[in-house]
Amino acid sequence: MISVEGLSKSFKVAKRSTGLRQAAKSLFVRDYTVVKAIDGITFQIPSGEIAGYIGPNGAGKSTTIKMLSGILVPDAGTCTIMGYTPWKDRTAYVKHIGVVFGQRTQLWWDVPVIDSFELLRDIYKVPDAEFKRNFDLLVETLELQPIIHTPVRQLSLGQRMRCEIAASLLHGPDILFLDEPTIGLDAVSKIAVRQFIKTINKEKGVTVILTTHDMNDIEALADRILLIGNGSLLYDGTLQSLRTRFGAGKTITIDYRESSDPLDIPGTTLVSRSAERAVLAVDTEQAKISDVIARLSARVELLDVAVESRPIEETIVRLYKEYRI
Ligand SMILES: Nc1ncnc2c1ncn2[C@@H]1O[C@H](COP(=O)(O)OP(=O)(O)OP(=O)(O)O)[C@@H](O)[C@H]1O
Repeated sequence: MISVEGLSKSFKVAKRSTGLRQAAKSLFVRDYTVVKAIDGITFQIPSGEIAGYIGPNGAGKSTTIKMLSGILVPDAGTCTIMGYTPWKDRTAYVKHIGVVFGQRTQLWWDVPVIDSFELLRDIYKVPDAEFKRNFDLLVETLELQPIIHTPVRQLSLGQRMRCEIAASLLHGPDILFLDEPTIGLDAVSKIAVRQFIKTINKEKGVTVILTTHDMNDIEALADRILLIGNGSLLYDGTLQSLRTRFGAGKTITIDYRESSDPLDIPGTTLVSRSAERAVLAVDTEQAKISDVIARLSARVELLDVAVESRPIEETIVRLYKEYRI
């Protein structure tokens, strides 16, 4: 459905001169540096997938999303999405896509949310019956009723993001580009937005390309991860295979009756320890969780045990380190 081949984009940035003399000179002779934002990336995304597009700050994620949504024209390479070249067939293409840039709004600032939605209906020429169906569903599932008549500038960030997501879906697109959709949201709103993305993907088959720095978004949503660094695609695979590659691991937290007996169990590393609580990192390729717990209970009187997967952040940090990005 989405096929990207050798996509590249550079920006020419004017060098800033310091000092009055240099500034005056730069009015006549401009000096430029070239920033290679994207340097020949290739990937395919099948219909119905949720792909997490991740990478550190300045890696080129937003630039890619802008090219894929037809806002920016690349310097080289091809991109075919549902048979369209985004930046060439924009008028026909935009009917099939929804875009949310967490940092920007697509809503009109001073007018009530509902007026923005109606304007979008007219821009996208959405038939009345289809608009009503989508509108009712979005208002209900994103709980927009209490804020639908409020001007956008009076909304909180979380309220505005829910409206942004609704706005991007009013015309019933097949593909949704989400650039940091949960940025700045509180925990409840984050979970609501994630749940909603999951639902439209499962129930409506909407393909989702998601960029985010929140690894919980990735863990909750992405079938697949595309890692970008210094403009190149560095990793393309599932979160599971990434975890396996960097060592499967769990963390055990135990509470016990006060003790100072040693807790050196083979296959584990002691992360922290106090008189009544210890945290151990377990390499699950070397030790079985049940064995570790059995050995621990032989050393101390266990009061509580919690076993968790290692945080996804840890895996991603290792990945960034491996690629030196
Ligand atoms: N309009 C522009 N003019 C000049 N340089 C740009 C422009 N847009 C992006 N860049 C540069 O291109 C590179 C990639 O930027 P981009 O915004 O795509 O990164 P990103 O991965 O989305 O970063 P972040 O996670 O910080 O949002 C950066 O070095 C950035 O400074």
